[in-house]
Order: sequence, then C-alpha cells, then structure tokens
Amino acid sequence: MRFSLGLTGSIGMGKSTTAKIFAELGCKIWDADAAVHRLYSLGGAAVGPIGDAFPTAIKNGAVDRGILKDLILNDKSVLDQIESIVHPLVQADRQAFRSSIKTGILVFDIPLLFETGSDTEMDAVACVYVDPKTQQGRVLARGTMSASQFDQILSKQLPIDEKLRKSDYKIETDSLPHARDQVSAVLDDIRRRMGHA
Ligand SMILES: CC(C)(COP(=O)(O)OP(=O)(O)OC[C@H]1O[C@@H](n2cnc3c(N)ncnc32)[C@H](O)[C@@H]1O)[C@@H](O)C(=O)NCCC(=O)NCCS
Ligand SMILES: Nc1ncnc2c1ncn2[C@@H]1O[C@H](COP(=O)(O)OP(=O)(O)OP(=O)(O)O)[C@@H](O)[C@H]1O
Repeated sequence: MRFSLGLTGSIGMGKSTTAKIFAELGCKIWDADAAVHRLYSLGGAAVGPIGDAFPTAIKNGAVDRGILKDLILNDKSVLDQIESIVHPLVQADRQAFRSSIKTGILVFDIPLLFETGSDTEMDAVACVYVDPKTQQGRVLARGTMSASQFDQILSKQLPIDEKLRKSDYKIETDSLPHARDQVSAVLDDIRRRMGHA
C-alpha cells in the first residue's frame, strides 16, 4: 500500500530539514525545489523555454538563479511567466516519481502545495511552521536573497495560518529534537491509518 503525504510551509520554515527527518525514518522523498534545480541545470527541460522568454537568464547552458531573481524583482509579471513554464514540467517530474513507487510512505515536499491545488493529490498534508521573525532570520542568513526578494516571494504564498488550517498535521520547527518527535508521531498516525485501510 502507498500513502502520499504532502509536506508544505512558508519559505524557510523548515520543509527540507523536516523532509530529511522523514527520509531518515524510511520515507521516500520528492522535493519540488530540487526538481526545479534539475530543470534549470545544463540539459534541463526548462532551459530552452526560459531562454526563449528571458535570454539574459541563461549562462553556460543553465538558468542563472541570481539573474532570474533580479528580473523578478524588477518586474512582478516575470515570476508568473516563469511559473507557467516551470510548473507543468515540475508536475510531470512528480508524476514520474509517483508512478515509479508502488508501496510505502511517499513525502512530497512542495512549497506551493495549496497554491497550485496539488493538495488534492495527497492522502494527507503536514505543514511546518516557525514564528515569522525566526523565518526571516533563517532565510536572510542563507545570503541568497535580499529582504525585498524575501518579501516578494512571501507575498506570493498563502499566509502560514491558512496553510496550517488546511493541513492534517502541524510540525513546529523551533528545534531539531522537537521536529523529530513530531515527525515520529505523524508517522505513527499514518501507519495506524494504513493498518486500518
Ligand atoms: C525564485 C527563484 C529564482 C529563487 O531561487 P532560489 O535558489 O533563491 O530559491 P529556491 O528555488 O531554493 O526557493 C526557495 C523558496 O522560495 C519559495 N518560492 C520559490 N518559487 C516560488 C514561487 N513561484 N512562488 C512562491 N514562493 C516561491 C519557496 O518557498 C521555495 O522553497 C526560484 O525559486 C524559481 O525559479 N522559482 C520559480 C519556480 C517555482 O515556482 N518553484 C517553486 C516550487 S515548484
Ligand atoms: N527543526 C529545526 N530546528 C532548527 N533549525 C531548523 C529546523 N528546521 C529548519 N531549520 C533551519 O531553518 C533554515 C531553513 O530550513 P529549510 O532549508 O529546511 O527550510 P525550507 O522550508 O526547505 O526553505 P525554502 O522554502 O527556502 O526551500 C535552515 O537553516 C535550517 O537549518
């Protein structure tokens, strides 16, 4: 039997870190941001169409994220155009993963799970959260986004309270031990549900 768990949350709230904990506990992970990285890299399926729309964003045969972020900051419509190119490719990647695995607990790490309606493909959804100050501090500490780029991305996402309201499980990412305990409890509950199915 297979169980699909959507894992979401706002930018920098701890999706990837929590996904790693699910992986350590035996789940198979599919990561939307990682799929975008593959699609943007040399030979990736997004390089051609992104290059047609934004020729300056291609460097050495790959999509340059720094240039893309500057283009997005200068023109709000750019991110919508990128999404219309990238999201169908990401969805195809996800379907290929799903159809290649027939049993076990599959975790889909998808920042825009609710925004894209992908929650309807899941058996349950877990949402990670942390207080907004910690969130901003963590994202800016990575040094890959300015405060205005962070605000712009955040404004494209459903507010965290709404994501939490729509989710079956909530995982607070204030510390690693606390997150691990909550992931274990989520998996106990899913295994119980699978046992009853
Ligand atoms: C905006 C870009 C250039 C930022 O690249 P960067 O390497 O700095 O960040 P990364 O890709 O790791 O994303 C970090 C986080 O930003 C948020 N985010 C990314 N894209 C979007 C978006 N279109 N809308 C809202 N939030 C987004 C997510 O929370 C994501 O986890 C990049 O994310 C991108 O090209 N996004 C468009 C594709 C997309 O929609 N990806 C989301 C997963 S399908
Ligand atoms: N449970 C936790 N305890 C302490 N720090 C954490 C925890 N979870 C995540 N972090 C820290 O928060 C930062 C962001 O985490 P992570 O990259 O997992 O978030 P994300 O939601 O995947 O980010 P993005 O939306 O940008 O892809 C990292 O520096 C990570 O070490």
